[in-house]
Amino acid sequence: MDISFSKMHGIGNDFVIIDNSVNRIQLNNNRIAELCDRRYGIGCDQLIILSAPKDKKADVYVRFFNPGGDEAGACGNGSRCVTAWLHDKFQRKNFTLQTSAGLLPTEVIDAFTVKVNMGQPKMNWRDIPLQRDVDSLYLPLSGEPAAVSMGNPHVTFFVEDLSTVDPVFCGQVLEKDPLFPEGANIGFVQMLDRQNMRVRVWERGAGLTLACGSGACASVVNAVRRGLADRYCEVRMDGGNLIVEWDEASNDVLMTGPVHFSFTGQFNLDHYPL
Ligand SMILES: N[C@@H](CCC[C@H](N)C(=O)O)C(=O)O
Repeated sequence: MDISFSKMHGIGNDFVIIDNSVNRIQLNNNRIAELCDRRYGIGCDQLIILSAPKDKKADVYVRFFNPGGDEAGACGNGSRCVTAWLHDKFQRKNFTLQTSAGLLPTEVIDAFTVKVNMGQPKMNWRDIPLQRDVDSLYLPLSGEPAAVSMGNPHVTFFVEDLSTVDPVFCGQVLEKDPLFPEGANIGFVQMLDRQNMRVRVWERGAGLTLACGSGACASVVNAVRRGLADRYCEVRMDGGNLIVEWDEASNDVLMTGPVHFSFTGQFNLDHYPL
């Protein structure tokens, strides 16, 4: 059976998007891993599966899978790409995505720019989740990082000079620290001034990516909580820049940035056995 897919990216964070209301593909960890593999499959940081929403207020139900097969509650860049995909199909500007982290309103600003409302950050240890009741603003780990959930768990290290940090070396160990029962995305942030920061993220289940949207949001939230940043920031990552605003009135985190269609294609499901 041939399955259609779209390949997209948001500042280098890349995705394979499959419309499962049409395809009805069954998934398990092996199949996800092979589809995401850059040599054996199509290749991407996350596989995104779209299907009919269960909530009437939503336009689509969106599930995000890391290359290892684990499902992630949130994916900021993926949500922006799905919005551009919907815009291409329905020629509308506003959508509501149903994700396991809740309903996310999104808006197409122009053909290459999408804004997503990532919802309210969660700082309580049970919500992130952390393994025990500790102060999420200063975790009891070397470097005292901060933690927050943007629908998925994020840990933020504030460093003086990002060029002295090896995110691969540190990230792969910290992702699995016992303090994070569901693992964590590990971000490293260098503040440039109160409205600009450099960020690199080791993504849980995916490794070092060129950009991480939820990681950008977590970086701004944690920087504001620490008194290091204003609520409106430009976040500079290896693949490009995002604008993140933590709205004071609603407590919602809004993220705006570029999206790109790379190509569409088909793969034969028989070559990817369950
Ligand atoms: N690339 C994403 C985050 C994807 C999920 C993450 N690896 C996790 O496991 O939580 C983004 O843009 O937010």
